[in-house]
Amino acid sequence: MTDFFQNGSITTLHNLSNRPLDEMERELMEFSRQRPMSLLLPSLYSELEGQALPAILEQLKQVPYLSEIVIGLDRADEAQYRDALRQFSVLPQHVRVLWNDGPRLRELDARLEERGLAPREAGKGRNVWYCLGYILASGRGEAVALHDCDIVTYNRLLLARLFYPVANPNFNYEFCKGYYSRVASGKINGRVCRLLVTPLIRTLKKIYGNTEYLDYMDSFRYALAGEFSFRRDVINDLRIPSDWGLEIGVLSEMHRNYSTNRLCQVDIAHRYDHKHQKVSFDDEHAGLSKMSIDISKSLFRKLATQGIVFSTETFRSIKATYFRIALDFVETYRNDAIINGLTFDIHREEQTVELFARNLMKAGQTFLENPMETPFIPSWSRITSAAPEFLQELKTAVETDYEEYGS
Ligand SMILES: O=C(O)[C@H](O)COP(=O)(O)O
Repeated sequence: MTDFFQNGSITTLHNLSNRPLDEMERELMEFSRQRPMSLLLPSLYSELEGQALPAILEQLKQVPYLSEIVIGLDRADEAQYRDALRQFSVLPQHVRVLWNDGPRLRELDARLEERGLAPREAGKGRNVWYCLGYILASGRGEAVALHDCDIVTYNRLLLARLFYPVANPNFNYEFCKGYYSRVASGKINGRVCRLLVTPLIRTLKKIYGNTEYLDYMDSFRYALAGEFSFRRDVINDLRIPSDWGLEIGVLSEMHRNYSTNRLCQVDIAHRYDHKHQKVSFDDEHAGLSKMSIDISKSLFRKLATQGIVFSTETFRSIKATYFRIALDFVETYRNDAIINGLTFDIHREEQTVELFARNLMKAGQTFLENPMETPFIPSWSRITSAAPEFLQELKTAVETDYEEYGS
């Protein structure tokens, strides 16, 4: 349980009472009559071989209020797709698996490519984008939620709390972001959120003032959470970045498309743990290092659309200001760890901050060299306007794959 403080410009829905799961699920059952619910799971085949996803499926089996579960499956050959269908068939809900590497979906992708409309990078953004298209085409869900498949602390309460704000017909929210405590195994995790996102937003506020956008971004208690929910109509005008800017990019899109009283965040878990990637000190194209570059670029691009002019000098002062602020945060986190009896590796934290500071310059340089380059995949309303038949074809391709390989 937490305090009830409201920070920033969006509503925060806290966990003030540890409400029992069965009570929440009963309510969600009621809501589902008016607002049927779709769950979207972006997944890699390799996640089915790990521990987290099979345990998530055990939990999902028991969820009574879902109209459909749409899984986007990446990096799977035919045998693996068949195996995935077999493993997901334990779910009693209406389940469809998008075989993104299969010939049917590849062919559809090639058709978009010819018209310059296809996602340019493979990855989670592309996977989520195709699943959203399928959810639009299927029309089964009115409220949609999405979560990662590497959560090792998953339970049904997390899902119920994630859906609730957009499923309750008495609430007026279009979009809801999940947040949680990323403390596990005796330490504070969430390295990119803690050491890059928050200090960078505070840096930009210090340099450019408390703009409405920066204030909004600073309101999110876990801006990088891969868990969010929204009403189906949000999908039409959403432009999804295909790189690691996905989570930040979606928040920026919500700011562009809706007023803040239609947006909220919800406490979904006391404890959250997932698969930890390496920082990747030697390779900027991998791990948290790549993530930090993509996220910084996405924030710079967004500020540029608001009239902020960048130069090498401004990026130098952003880097210097960030470095100071981030080191102050390291001390704050250290003290928070100590009072809570958690372990804390100051050297590792400061090394990570040094890397992120260098990466800010790299992100800035890339932005200056190519300011028009955006990783955004076109919105579904643009696709529908350019190719009115596409959504139906996507749905047919997914159904045909299911019939051909599912038996
Ligand atoms: O949310 C984050 O900051 C990144 O996903 C890294 O998270 P981790 O430090 O918990 O692995």
